[in-house]
Amino acid sequence: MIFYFSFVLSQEDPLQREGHVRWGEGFVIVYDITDRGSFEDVMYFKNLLDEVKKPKNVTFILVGNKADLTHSRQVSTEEGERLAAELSCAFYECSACTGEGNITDAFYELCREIRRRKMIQGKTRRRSSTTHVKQAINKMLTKISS
Ligand SMILES: Nc1nc2c(ncn2[C@@H]2O[C@H](COP(=O)(O)OP(=O)(O)OP(=O)(O)O)[C@@H](O)[C@H]2O)c(=O)[nH]1
Repeated sequence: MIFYFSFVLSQEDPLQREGHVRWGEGFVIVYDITDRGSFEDVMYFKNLLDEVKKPKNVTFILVGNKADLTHSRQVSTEEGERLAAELSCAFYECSACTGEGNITDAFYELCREIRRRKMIQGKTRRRSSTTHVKQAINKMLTKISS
């Protein structure tokens, strides 16, 4: 399940908002390249994600929208790239209006990342349950032999 932050934040009820964050598997944090305030809000959204989810399990990408409005740009591409590097996430600039920038790629990347993380988590979980079973068997054998 993928959520856009603009949608999540428009929920007035904080509990409902938290619910969306809790169940979401992937997130798209979108700012407007013509609105520096929205860029500054990115950290707020990231912190909200970290609060509700375990920081290591948060999968998200950063998107600068309205890339067609170059004349009113307030946030440079380099600033977006730098922030994404800091947050260790993929970065895209696009325009919902003209379709410029590859938003399809952004979604594919997000889905790939969700799958990658799930596989890693699955392996860890499997390994830990195997260890559990091994320990239980060892305990039983020790009891039987004593
Ligand atoms: N030029 C341009 N306009 C856009 C783009 N994306 C959205 N808009 C326009 O921005 C306005 C607001 O869009 P909404 O989808 O309501 O977005 P919002 O979350 O309310 O965001 P803002 O009002 O922009 O803070 C609408 O008039 C959209 O058509 C884009 O990529 N390029």
